[in-house]
This record gives sequence, C-alpha cells and structure tokens, in this order.
Amino acid sequence: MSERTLVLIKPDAVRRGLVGEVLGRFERKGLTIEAMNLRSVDTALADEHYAEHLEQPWYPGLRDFITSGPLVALVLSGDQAISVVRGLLGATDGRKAAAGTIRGDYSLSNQQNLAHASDSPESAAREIKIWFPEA
Ligand SMILES: Nc1ncnc2c1ncn2[C@@H]1O[C@H](COP(=O)(O)OP(=O)(O)OP(=O)(O)O)[C@@H](O)[C@H]1O
Repeated sequence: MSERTLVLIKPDAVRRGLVGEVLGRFERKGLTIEAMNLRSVDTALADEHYAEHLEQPWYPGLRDFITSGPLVALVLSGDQAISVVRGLLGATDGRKAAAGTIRGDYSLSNQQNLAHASDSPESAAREIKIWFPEA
C-alpha cells in the first residue's frame, strides 16, 4: 500500500555534504519526493517534532544539534514507504547500524545520525502536518 513518510536530512548531513548521497539512495530505491525544502529549525519547532523525547536527559543536546544549522525536510511516498525508509536508514546508533544502511555507512554517533524518518502511520501524519502544514 502506498504510504507517505516524513524525512529530515539532519544538519550533520548538510554540513558534511551528504544531502545528495542520502537523497540519491531514496530516489534509487524508487521512492517519490512529494515535497522538500531546506530550512532552519527554531527550538519551538524542535520541541514539537521531538515531543516524545522532551524529558530525556539527552534531549537538550539533541535540540542544540537539530537547531545548529539548516536541514532538509521532505515527504517521500511509495509502497510501504514508512518501513522501507527506516530500513534504508538502519539502526538509530550509527555505530551499531548495519553496513549498507545510510547510518551504517556514514555515521559514528547515536545523535548525529544523518536522518530522521517517521516510525508509524500515526507519526507520519503528525510529522507531515508539522513540517508541511499546507500538504
Ligand atoms: N542516547 C541518545 N543520545 C543522544 N541522542 C539520542 C539518543 N537516543 C536517540 N537520540 C537522538 O534522538 C533521535 C530520536 O531517537 P529515537 O529513539 O526516536 O530514534 P530513531 O527513531 O531511530 O530516530 P529518528 O526518530 O530520528 O528517526 C535519534 O535519531 C537521535 O538523533
């Protein structure tokens, strides 16, 4: 079934010049880019997106990171896009993510892990509304 998912190519990927590499993997997989923009994130937007993590001891560090420079927000669509994109990203911690995944190939961190992707239809709907209210 075709699904939409919200992806953030995080500030570490932008700084490292890996936007094209990450986007290319999504495109070559066959996913469709439905919407995309490069934007800065303020703390209010960071807190809304990461609402479920606000109480975590590591959240202040994550907020500093996600607001540290521009990121690329996009909506991808395709058959089972939510789980397919999570599979392409690999495990949250880049040190543990399997080789061949985006995080496994390019990240050595559990925070600066290149990209975010929605983890369920409910979070995709919530997150698409946050980042692309017009969509
Ligand atoms: N222990 C931690 N220390 C620092 N940052 C963390 C830690 N755990 C998670 N994070 C950061 O919070 C984000 C969200 O964590 P979550 O557990 O939801 O992982 P995820 O679902 O794989 O990642 P995402 O939601 O970004 O796709 C991670 O992508 C990472 O940037």
